[in-house]
Amino acid sequence: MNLNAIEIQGLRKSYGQQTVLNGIDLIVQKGTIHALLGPNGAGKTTLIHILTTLTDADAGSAKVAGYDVATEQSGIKRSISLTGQFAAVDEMLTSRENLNMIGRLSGLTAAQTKARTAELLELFDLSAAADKRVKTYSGGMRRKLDLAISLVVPRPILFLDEPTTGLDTTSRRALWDIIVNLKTRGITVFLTTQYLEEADQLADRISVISGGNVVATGTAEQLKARVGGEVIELIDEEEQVVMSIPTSGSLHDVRQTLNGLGDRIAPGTRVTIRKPSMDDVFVTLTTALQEEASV
Ligand SMILES: Nc1ncnc2c1ncn2[C@@H]1O[C@H](COP(=O)(O)OP(=O)(O)OP(=O)(O)O)[C@@H](O)[C@H]1O
Repeated sequence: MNLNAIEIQGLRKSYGQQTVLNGIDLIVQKGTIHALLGPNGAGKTTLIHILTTLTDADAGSAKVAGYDVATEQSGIKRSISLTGQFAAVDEMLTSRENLNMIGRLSGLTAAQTKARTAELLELFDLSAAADKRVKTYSGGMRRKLDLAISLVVPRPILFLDEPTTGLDTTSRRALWDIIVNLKTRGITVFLTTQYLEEADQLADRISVISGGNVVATGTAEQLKARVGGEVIELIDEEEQVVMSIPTSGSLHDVRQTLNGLGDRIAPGTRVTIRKPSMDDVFVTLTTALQEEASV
């Protein structure tokens, strides 16, 4: 039995002279939440488009739910749901009407559609607003509806392209709860995000994409361990972090690091030592890459 929901090998894609994906290798296990973390323009959407058969790759191979993206597209379409960065709902309809329409278009009977719509409205906490036109909804409510629409007919693999971009903290956390809930129902979730905290909170495994390559994959803890055991932080009198330096955390290393700074430390600076964050991971990995590129 294949335990992988997604298998990618040497995937490449260019637009004209611009290489966007430069040989991506990646495996996503069934029943997990996998985050693809990268800055603007890193190629996250391009990769999602290839995996969901919206765009062809130039080279390499990828399988989704065991189906080849190049030759078995109908198998993939039957196995996935996709929610994009921009909510694709009919604003003139209510959320109940939107969900009903998708249910009927997907081949559910009227009774099945009614039951599924009620279940999704409940799950997404949209029941109270179910009969209001979507154009009166907040961004967070629209995003929830967009996600609900992609789940009318549940499929084993859900692709979410930056699901919480532009949402406030409360809506973002509500969506995170829903995404985790989907995993408990056995759905594999592959999501892209620019938010380190989102990857940290949600994902079983995280792949960092930069410069067209996956520069690291692992659990949040494994990635943080790559930065070092601890981070020394220098904080100025205005409580601004002026420097973050990875360290093993041993007394010897901490002392050596601080001695090495010499008189670059302004009077009044405070020193704290903390565990690495995903921000540290990201900065460390992408800086290492830039340094390699400039050698
Ligand atoms: N159809 C296209 N034609 C030409 N260039 C494209 C096309 N689609 C994407 N690109 C370019 O490929 C690069 C990667 O874009 P992509 O949307 O995949 O990145 P992303 O990581 O999803 O970024 P964001 O976080 O901003 O959505 C960008 O420089 C973009 O301009």
